[in-house]
Amino acid sequence: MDISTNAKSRSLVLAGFRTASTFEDIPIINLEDARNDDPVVRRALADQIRDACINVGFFYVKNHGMPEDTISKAVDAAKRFFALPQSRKTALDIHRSPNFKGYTALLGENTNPENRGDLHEGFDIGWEELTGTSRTDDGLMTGENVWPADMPGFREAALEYYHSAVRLGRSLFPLFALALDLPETFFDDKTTKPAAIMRLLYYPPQTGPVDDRLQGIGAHTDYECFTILWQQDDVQALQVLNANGKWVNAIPIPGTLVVNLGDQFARWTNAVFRSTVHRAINRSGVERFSIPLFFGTDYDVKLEALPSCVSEDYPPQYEVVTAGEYVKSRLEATYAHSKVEH
Ligand SMILES: O=C(O)CCC(=O)C(=O)O
Ligand SMILES: [Fe+2]
Repeated sequence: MDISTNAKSRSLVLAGFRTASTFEDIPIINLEDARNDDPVVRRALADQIRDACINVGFFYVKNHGMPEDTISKAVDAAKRFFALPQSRKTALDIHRSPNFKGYTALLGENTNPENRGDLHEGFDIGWEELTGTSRTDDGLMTGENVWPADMPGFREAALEYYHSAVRLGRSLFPLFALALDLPETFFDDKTTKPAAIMRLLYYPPQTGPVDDRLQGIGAHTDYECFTILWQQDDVQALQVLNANGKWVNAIPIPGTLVVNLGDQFARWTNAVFRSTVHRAINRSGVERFSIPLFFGTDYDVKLEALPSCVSEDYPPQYEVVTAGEYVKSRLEATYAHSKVEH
């Protein structure tokens, strides 16, 4: 279906909507102008973002404002954590947490139900002030972070990255709003206590015969509005699926981060913004690390199709649920296969 010719639709967003997304490249967007005083300049940037969101669902950002030092300290922390003896990591197992905080063992997660488990280890954290405690008022998703003992500087490095990525994420929401023909402030009251989950990820190199059911992370879409992903410069692993069924490599580009849309945005936008299927396979022969931060709206906010993404001929495609119900149900499904009683 291509509804771009729908005469009844006056929405600029719907006017650009194509369902056959046969991209071969992932665009690079320069965020230098994100806070430019001139609304015309911000509008031009939002137009580029709209194009990427409608046609690809993925883009790189450069001049994103996250300090290199913050990134490298978090990557070092991840390397130290995953090198710990297995028993120290297992002590923080994510299944012990009421709300998905802590360590995921190799094969502990299965993002694609057709697969045998994902060949990565992970460590998940949510919002926590550097000098305070975790937030405890998230209803459905409430849960304290868990931290490894005797790892000086680990918590600080992880939280510094978390807050820096959340700042970047907050600066993207006004651009997404503009891209959707909404006031720049539209998401402000929906992102008052950022529902952001950060993961440190470790992918061991995969050797031996190719097993399509055993991948670093199986084919999936992300659950929140968007993901900000740091990926290791020298290892190609991330791939993005286009409408021709071709896996397009999201090659690591030094100095950039990857931004990809998740299913919350697909729901807000009635699938006009694309939550594109992706996977990661590390056959490079060396270890790979990555750090996604998944940024959604507050957990009590309802995911409802925006007026600019609905027309008489294109009614809402999804039932309305809250962001918290939605993320929790997706996380439960992801971890169900490795659940054991603790
Ligand atoms: O590690 C990567 O490059 C991708 C990770 C990912 O897709 C995810 O955690 O949802
Ligand atoms: Fe993902």
